Amino acid sequence: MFSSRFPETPLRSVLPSYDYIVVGGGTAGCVLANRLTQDPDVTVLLIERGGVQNNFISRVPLLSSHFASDGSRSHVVPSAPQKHLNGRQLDVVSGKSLGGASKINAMMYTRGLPAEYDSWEAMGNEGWGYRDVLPYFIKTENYLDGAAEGKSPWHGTKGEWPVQSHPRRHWKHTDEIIKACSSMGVPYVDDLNAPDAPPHGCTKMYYTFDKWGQRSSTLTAFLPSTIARERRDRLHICTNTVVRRVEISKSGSGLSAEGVWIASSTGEGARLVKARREVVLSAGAVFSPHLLMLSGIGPAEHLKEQNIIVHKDLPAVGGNLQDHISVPIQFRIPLYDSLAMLVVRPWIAIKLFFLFIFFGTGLLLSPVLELPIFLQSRLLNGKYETAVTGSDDLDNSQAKNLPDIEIMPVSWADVTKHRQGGLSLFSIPLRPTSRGTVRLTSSDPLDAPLVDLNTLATQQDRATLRTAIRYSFALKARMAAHGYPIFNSQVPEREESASDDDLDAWAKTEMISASHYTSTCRMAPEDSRDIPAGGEGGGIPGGVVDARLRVHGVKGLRVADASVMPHILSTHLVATTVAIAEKCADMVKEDWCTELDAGEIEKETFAAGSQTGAEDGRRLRSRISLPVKSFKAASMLMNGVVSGSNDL
Ligand SMILES: Cc1cc2nc3c(=O)[nH]c(=O)nc-3n(C[C@H](O)[C@H](O)[C@H](O)COP(=O)(O)OP(=O)(O)OC[C@H]3O[C@@H](n4cnc5c(N)ncnc54)[C@H](O)[C@@H]3O)c2cc1C
Repeated sequence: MFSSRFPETPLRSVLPSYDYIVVGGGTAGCVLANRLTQDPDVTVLLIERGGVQNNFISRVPLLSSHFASDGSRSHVVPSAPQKHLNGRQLDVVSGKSLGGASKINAMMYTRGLPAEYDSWEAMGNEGWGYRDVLPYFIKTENYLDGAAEGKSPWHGTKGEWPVQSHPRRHWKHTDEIIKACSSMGVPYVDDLNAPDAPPHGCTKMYYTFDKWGQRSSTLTAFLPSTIARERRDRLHICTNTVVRRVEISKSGSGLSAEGVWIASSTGEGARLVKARREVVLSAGAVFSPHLLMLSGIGPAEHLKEQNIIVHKDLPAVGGNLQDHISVPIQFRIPLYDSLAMLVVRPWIAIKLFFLFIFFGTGLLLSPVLELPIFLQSRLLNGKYETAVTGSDDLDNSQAKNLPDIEIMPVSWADVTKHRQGGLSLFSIPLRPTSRGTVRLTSSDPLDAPLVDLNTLATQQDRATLRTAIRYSFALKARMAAHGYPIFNSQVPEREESASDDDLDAWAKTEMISASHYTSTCRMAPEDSRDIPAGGEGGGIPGGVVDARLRVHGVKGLRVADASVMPHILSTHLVATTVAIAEKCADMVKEDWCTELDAGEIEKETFAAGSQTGAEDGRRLRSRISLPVKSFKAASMLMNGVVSGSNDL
């Protein structure tokens, strides 16, 4: 129903030019399309490789994520054979419809801790400290858990994106995990998005569920058909269309993005569409660098090998790829405390389906994960209990305290042949030092890029993963000691007494990607040297975009998606990706308002490095930058900013 009424612009009807072209209608792209067209005088073309997918199943929490879905909303590229995983290839999953990965992710809404963003700023990215990013989290959020009562001023209630915790915990094992964690010195955290949340704890989870408990993607939140229809004369949404490359021109004043070449997803009808102001790439951490390289922006040697004319030698394009990898340890638990009951007792699944359809209730509204555990490995003693040594160990404003391990308990394991229930504890190193690459396999835009995750390349990453797996065993042992019936199912050789080699061997065969790709167009000064070149980690020094998300040395071209994160977050990525898009839209508006005020519409005025936009940005930022402690004031001020920006 939604699909047929959603206004799409066929490829043949796309106009010769628009003010802005947004490439990729995914998580970030939908936000940008909304914000840029708040100005009634602006025209925007949003181009998405996939279609509009908003059927009933794509909104049911338990059935809509990539792992449970039919794959129609996912784009899967096999990784390069992984050197440190015996040559195994991992699935590299990203979004492939309007809403992108926010249509297939696990809907967990986690912002990350202050130290995360303060370290981005310390790396030379002015304006990206926590106090700068917090207002964007507040602006986009519609917090449904009671902020209206003024209890949580760091939450927003006027944004488009509904966020809430689940009204009740479904699984008994969740309560058992909380109990076991507590006895191991890992506290229960009620709001992991609070600015003072501890960096070590098992936490209640928040999700992007709407008020009916259904998935809210950035498509449904920021670009619902009502907005798309209302703005259809100035916002053209062109789906099932692939951007082949950005057209770069060279003039006296340097390089400039003129527009993009687009074609159908089979390559037919190729044509150039011009951008009067800017092109913004929001194609995700795999495809934004792919497009830059196809456009002649990237590591010169690699581009030459692919017979691509080099416009700008930018070595970090496609480099520094980071991901959260994940290794499941699987246990047997009682059938009725696990999703396995839906397979072993199919009539329960049928009953739940009818409960959902007729009453909008039941397990289908549940998330797959109820309670993640975030840990600082350095605080764990030999028994995997917490041993806080210094008074500042739990200070979340210090980068050294960011969690480096996450344990994700998922109420599923492959134990249905035993007609029992299963619980998997996914062990995840959160701050990997291994860095991979996205590279071209040809100059044909339809050929998939080669994605080398370079997983577990460093000794440090392997050691952190082992600690995470051992913590999972210790947690299971504690649950068993408390009387919960939990038994090993698919676990490493020699189980709890596994050696380092046993654990490494297990990781090599069982590891999957958590699909948290970042940093391939990282925000950093062009000559930044904060990442050491080469070495076992595989880092590539330098940045791709500046702190206003402009591609170094190319006018009229920005990147806004998960690829610009200077380094991967110690948490999940979607909330921050939306904040990045939101901040990008503000920076674009700031820059072009200045320009229009000055009566000029020449792109040249906004040369990369031009101070005009940056200064104006600083001025506006100082209006919305907030001391972290005055949350009440922050909230009130943000609400003002929200309504103000609606009037733009
Ligand atoms: C399976 C899965 C589960 C996840 N779970 C969580 C979670 O629970 N919580 C969380 O915080 N994070 C999660 N993440 C991560 C998070 O969702 C993503 O990092 C984030 O949504 C990425 O947003 P993006 O805008 O960078 O890219 P995307 O949302 O992937 O958008 C990119 C868009 O660009 C389009 N595109 C690409 N190339 C072209 C081209 N050449 N022409 C036109 N269009 C193009 C794509 O089709 C896509 O729609 C998950 C990710 C995945 C894949």
